[in-house]
Amino acid sequence: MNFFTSKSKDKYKNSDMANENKHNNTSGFFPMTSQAGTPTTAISSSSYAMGTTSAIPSQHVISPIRTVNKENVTATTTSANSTQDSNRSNIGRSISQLSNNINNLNLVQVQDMVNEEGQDSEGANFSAQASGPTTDIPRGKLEVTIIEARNLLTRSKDAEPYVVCTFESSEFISDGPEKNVASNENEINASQENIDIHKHNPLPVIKENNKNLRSLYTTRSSSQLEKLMHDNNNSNYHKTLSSNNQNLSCNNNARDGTNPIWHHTTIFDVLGAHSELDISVYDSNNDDMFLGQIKLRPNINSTNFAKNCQGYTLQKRVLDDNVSGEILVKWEYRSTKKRHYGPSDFEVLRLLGKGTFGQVYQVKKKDTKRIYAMKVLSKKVIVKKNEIAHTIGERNILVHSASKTCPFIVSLKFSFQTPTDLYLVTDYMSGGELFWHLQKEGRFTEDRAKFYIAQLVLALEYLHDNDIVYRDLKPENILLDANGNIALCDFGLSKADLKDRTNTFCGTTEYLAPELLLDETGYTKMVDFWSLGVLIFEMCCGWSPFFAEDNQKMYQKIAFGKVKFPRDILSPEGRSFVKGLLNRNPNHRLGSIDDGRELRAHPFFADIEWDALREKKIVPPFKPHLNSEIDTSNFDPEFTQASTSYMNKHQLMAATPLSPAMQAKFAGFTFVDESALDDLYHNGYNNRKMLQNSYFMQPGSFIPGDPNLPADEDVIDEDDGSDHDMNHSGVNSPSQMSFDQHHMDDEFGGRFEM
Ligand SMILES: Nc1ncnc2c1ncn2[C@@H]1O[C@H](COP(=O)(O)OP(=O)(O)OP(=O)(O)O)[C@@H](O)[C@H]1O
Repeated sequence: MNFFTSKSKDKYKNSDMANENKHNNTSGFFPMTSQAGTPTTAISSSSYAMGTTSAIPSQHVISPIRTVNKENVTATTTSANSTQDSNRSNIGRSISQLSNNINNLNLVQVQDMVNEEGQDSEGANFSAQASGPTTDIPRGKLEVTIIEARNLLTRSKDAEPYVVCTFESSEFISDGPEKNVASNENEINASQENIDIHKHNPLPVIKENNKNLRSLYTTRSSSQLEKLMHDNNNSNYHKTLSSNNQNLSCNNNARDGTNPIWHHTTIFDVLGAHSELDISVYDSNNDDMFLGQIKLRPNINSTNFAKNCQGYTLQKRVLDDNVSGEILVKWEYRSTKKRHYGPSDFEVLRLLGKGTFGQVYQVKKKDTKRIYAMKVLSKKVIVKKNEIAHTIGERNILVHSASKTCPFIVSLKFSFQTPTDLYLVTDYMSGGELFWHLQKEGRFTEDRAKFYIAQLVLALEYLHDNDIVYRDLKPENILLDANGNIALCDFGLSKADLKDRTNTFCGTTEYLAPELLLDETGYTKMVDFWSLGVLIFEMCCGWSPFFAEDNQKMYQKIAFGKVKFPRDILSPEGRSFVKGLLNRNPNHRLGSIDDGRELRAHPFFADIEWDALREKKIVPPFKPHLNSEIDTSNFDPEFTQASTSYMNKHQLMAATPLSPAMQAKFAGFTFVDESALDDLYHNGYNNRKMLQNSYFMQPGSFIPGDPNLPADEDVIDEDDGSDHDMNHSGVNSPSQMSFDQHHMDDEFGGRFEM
């Protein structure tokens, strides 16, 4: 057992939206930008839907190095990370070097910005013209096939390379390589059917729509890449094929972990423009060792249909990475007209977690088979707990975060409602809660904690810059993606449009800032930085600095207790950083002058490259092990082993819809279009007025005292053992470690001045 055997307790969600939203803009919104990727929606009689998308900065575009364009067939060789790698040596790679690569590696792109007819599953016709934009923001499906790689730099021949493919923060985790590579002549002949040579172009064109495509790749040599390269230099069809035959057997023999064939296909929902496809290769047989990465941006703007098949040189993430080889990737985009989504578009797979108002399920979108997390909130429960405005606020913050593409906030993809429930569909974060990992490992190294905290600083800075206070920072609300980067979820307690102060008492006890308990004039966004201080202490030391079984004791500790640092756990910079955050005076707290920027400038982060971190180019210190994209092994089995028929039960229980008057209060949950934001503000305001009588714990009623007075050293005696009732744990128990004077070399009363 350790300290993290149970989740943080005593979350307070006290609605006082009237109190919180006396200011004119009660919307919970910050100003919209005109950036691509703004949310849109559609309404149906039974459910309402919207989609959001993430706009990626234009500097991410991968520039083809060389393009030969004839009659819509383009051949390029691309170094996928050439314009964006934080690793300056990669950025600095010259065009001539890359041209050399072309000659040396002979990677060939066969791209067809199609002038052909097609139809999507909804029956929409695709124009034969690649021009002819249908919408400003692409909406559709992007099918990606990871075909093969070669010359991977693996630790051993028994490598089991797999890929994590991310698009608009949705993740696909592939299986390992194919075991059997076809090698008989019939299949080779069959594959010949699938190869076409454009009459006016020396390059082979792959018939993308041909169902036999898979056999084409399977039966060609282990190196489809090599063949494409070869084909580039040989316009003769038969020569190409005979070359295939010649090489086949030897290449099949060479098919091992360093030259995997995958042919794994996935479909992403496209909800915005300029989105980047990130493909990272790992070895599941060698501790998920990183084997290389490419980033590319499918050219899906202003087109109904586009496709591409191309080989890329695998790239490093950082200078130290040892990476080699190439990867062959095919994608195909089709626009869709569908805008209406509802529960029936999703198949419930597993329960992931339960919250105050409903449940979060792992779901599969039926058309694309994409995996998402779907939060189902019961309207009845929300009404009963007077949480309508907070719930709408949560959705609004997610909508706008998605449109602004903050990388460390879970990305909302769809939201809709039925007469009984509200639904928020976000990208599934397969790495699970940070809480889960902390619980398993007891504590993290300072470097690992620093990585998570640094990403959190960027997320909080983004929220604060947009006048949002998060108010519920804790390991349960920090999720990991498949690569090990964090994503903040659960904005149920967040408040938007906070220009100055608010005084709603809410949060989770261990993480409550002292001014929230003590200061009757209210509190500011600085409460989030206090929670961040608690969090980093907890991550590094293995226990919460103010924990007590009893709430009142916990309040007292927060207000007046000393924080004791175990020896040798935190570096002097780390300790100074925690002290800066756990300053009881919010006006002197680290961040009070320049918010997140001030935190980022602290010596604790001296070795963090912020731009690279923001672009997720820093290698996460830990990669969650995952077997597939539906893997839920990083979630609590208490939930994941529960029957999902619970979902149906839940729906039955909640089957009686609310009265029309009550339903009207959820109008704000349905996002009609951007011009309707104003209406939403007004609806929200009315709702909040109706909530004026809701329960509210007056601030300052918890603990007597002035938050700006020095901590009273007598209130809590950390060493008398009486307040160690948090010790329901083992190895990292505070009674064994944290309060043993021999292991203490510092204590801190909270009056640290910057
Ligand atoms: N996008 C996601 N991917 C994976 N898991 C998720 C996702 N969103 C939520 N979860 C899981 O569901 C849990 C509950 O989610 P969330 O905190 O948003 O719900 P909640 O109802 O607001 O809970 P609470 O009342 O505790 O705040 C999370 O802690 C996490 O385990």
